[in-house]
Amino acid sequence: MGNGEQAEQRVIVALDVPDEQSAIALIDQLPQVNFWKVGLELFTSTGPKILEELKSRQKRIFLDLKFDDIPNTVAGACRSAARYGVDLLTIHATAGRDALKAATEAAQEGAAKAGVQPPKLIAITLLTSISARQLAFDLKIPLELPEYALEMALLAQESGLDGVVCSPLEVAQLRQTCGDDFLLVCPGVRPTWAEKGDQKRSLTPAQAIIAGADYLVIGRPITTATEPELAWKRISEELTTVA
Ligand SMILES: O=c1ccn([C@@H]2O[C@H](COP(=O)(O)O)[C@@H](O)[C@H]2O)c(=O)[nH]1
Repeated sequence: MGNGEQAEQRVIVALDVPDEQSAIALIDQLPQVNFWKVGLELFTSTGPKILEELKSRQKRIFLDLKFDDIPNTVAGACRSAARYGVDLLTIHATAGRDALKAATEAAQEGAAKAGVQPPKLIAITLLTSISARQLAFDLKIPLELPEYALEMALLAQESGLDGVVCSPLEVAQLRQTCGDDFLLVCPGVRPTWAEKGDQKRSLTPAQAIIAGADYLVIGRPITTATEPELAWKRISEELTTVA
């Protein structure tokens, strides 16, 4: 999916805004952006209406609702979400093997019933806002962070998922172990000129692509910039160096 594409086509912009009006203003301000991510904030506010808006503009959609529940519940959620005909859909790997398998089957069923292409189902390995220290001391996970991320990715792969969301710092290792056909989608991407904010494990756009990411998810460096078009242009230019 990702590797043959021009580098700037591999940037997914996170539409983390509170309402439909702000979302449409950004989409229209950045016509070059082809792939948008709708997450918890916007989807909770607008529901599926924002997906229709994006589709009417022929945009690709990453529906990032990060499902995490018992198998029956995540399966139901994936079945429903797949009917929207989105390109990517997320579930937490921590939901466990049974939930991941049930979600995979349900997404296929939901899409088939609606007559749309099934989404690529990808699992969150470990949120990019979590540091190694937090993993050990707050979450009490007795593994080194790269090993934990790898275990979550392998669980997702064994359960039939199409790929994972991971930090750019783990991409090279996951690419080597999980192979070229496994989608690696990276948030936590920060150009040198942008603030890190709550992201703890980040690399620059060029570094993340070189490390092996299929897609980069970038939100605030673009969407909260004084001039979002200029921020997009700077990122696109950075990526031409690795295209
Ligand atoms: O591990 C994860 C999983 C998802 N995200 C999402 O990506 C964007 C990043 O936005 P920025 O403004 O560039 O930080 C955001 O929508 C998160 O929900 C993530 O950051 N890390």
